[in-house]
Amino acid sequence: MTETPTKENSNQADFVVVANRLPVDLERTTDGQRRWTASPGGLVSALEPFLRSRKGAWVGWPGVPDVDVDEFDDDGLVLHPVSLSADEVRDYYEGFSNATLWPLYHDVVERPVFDRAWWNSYVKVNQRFAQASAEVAAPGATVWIQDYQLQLVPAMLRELRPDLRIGFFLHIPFPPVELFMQMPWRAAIIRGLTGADLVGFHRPGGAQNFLWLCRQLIGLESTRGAVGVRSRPGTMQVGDRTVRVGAFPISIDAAGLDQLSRTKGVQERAAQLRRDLGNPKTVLLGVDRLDYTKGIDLRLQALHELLHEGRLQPDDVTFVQLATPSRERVEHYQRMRGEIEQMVGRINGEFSRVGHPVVHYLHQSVDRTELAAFFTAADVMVVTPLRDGMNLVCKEYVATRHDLGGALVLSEFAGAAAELSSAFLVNPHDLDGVKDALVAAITLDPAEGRRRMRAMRRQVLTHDVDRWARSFLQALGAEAVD
Ligand SMILES: O=P(O)(O)OC[C@H]1O[C@H](O[C@H]2O[C@H](CO)[C@@H](O)[C@H](O)[C@H]2O)[C@H](O)[C@@H](O)[C@@H]1O
Ligand SMILES: O=c1ccn([C@@H]2O[C@H](COP(=O)(O)OP(=O)(O)O)[C@@H](O)[C@H]2O)c(=O)[nH]1
Repeated sequence: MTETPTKENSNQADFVVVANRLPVDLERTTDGQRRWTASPGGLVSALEPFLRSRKGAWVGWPGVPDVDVDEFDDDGLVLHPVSLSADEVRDYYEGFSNATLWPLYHDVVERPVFDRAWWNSYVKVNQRFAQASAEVAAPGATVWIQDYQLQLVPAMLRELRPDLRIGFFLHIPFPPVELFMQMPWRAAIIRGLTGADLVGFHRPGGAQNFLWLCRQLIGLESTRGAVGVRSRPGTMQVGDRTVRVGAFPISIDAAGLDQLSRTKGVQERAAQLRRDLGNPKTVLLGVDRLDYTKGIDLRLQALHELLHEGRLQPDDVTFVQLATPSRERVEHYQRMRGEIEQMVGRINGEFSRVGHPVVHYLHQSVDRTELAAFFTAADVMVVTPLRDGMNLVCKEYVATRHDLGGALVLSEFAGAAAELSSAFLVNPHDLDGVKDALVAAITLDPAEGRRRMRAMRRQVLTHDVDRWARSFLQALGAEAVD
């Protein structure tokens, strides 16, 4: 029998989040100084405000190779950096996480690379995260492991610390079983995940795929009934433990964003942005990490054809694309960036006038307040991923539109589509459908637009990130049911 450990040091925490990245990235400035900046992506935007309100600990990588940073307190949140060497960043992060798992889990829209050295690095780094988490967690603590980079950590951590309550949540889609079966290390990944007490996905389909794989690959007897949203989790017996498997769609700090968007500062900045864009009739907006799953190329192609066909007039529309730099050393990303920038150049070359580019392309990241101003300024938000776990950006857009203005064009293949059925839903592979939806959104009758936006706001404001986290932690047994 294993003994329950006693608290070794006062810095051990009762609630620990473990994610590939810390919520802040270490940056080396050109003058050799270091500074911390906000980390990119939806995982951090969603979890950071939640965890800050709980005074927990966060275990993660500081975002640059070969730095050893001591644990530190960031405004009440204790951060425990896990160091990665340059080779590990190449093999574990850029390689196995982002050139194997990422494309495999996103419908193989790019071909996944299966490389044994990358897998070995993934195993080694997952072991390091498990070790760090075991040191940080207080006896009997709840440890919540996040995302595809750390799928082996649940079983590794359970081995080190059987006293812990362990949850795992996958932020990206869990693929159809036929695709998952391509993975050479498929059984090891499934075994790694079953180390958790609760394995969570955005959508019931992901949970069901996982339950099937547990039966087929490692012979577990799992339930076969339909998994519900925040209800009817699947279960299976792993030794003497019952593992639960459920669907918990993530969300945003909707009330906070709603409040922010009502401030004078954001309203004035939004008006300024429209003036700076030359007061066009219609502002279209895209906001994404520069990732091939996001379908940025498709929306540019749709715009190009609509301008060509004369269905849109270059003097009437301005398209703003904010593209946050992402995974810049991975080949798929480098190729896609080149293609997108070529398309932007082509559209502007053919349709812009001096001082009035049709497409404004910003390869930059902006902060939350500036983003709220962009959302407020946009008549049509264009979100066209080929596949996306959730997509928080579309929910953020809805949360800022307290004026009930604006329209959302949204891919059916974003997790958010299941909740935002009043958007203009499109199949991003059907270019004519995307073009028609863009025109419909641009020419939308205002009363119909308000009806759609009201319905979407009701959903987003009542299903916020706090509800997501509470429903997951309640299912894990780490929080009382309200
Ligand atoms: O850490 P990076 O490699 O720079 O990537 C940023 C994050 O991208 C992914 O975000 C996902 O999580 C969102 C919140 O659940 C979800 O809305 C979105 O659909 C996903 O793509 C990734 O899953 C994170 O681990 C990364 O940190
Ligand atoms: O310039 C930017 C662009 C995006 N975001 C944030 O990045 C997150 C993107 O999350 P999403 O789920 O849409 O996609 P992911 O990048 O995680 O795949 C959202 O919270 C955005 O508000 C940001 O802070 N600044």
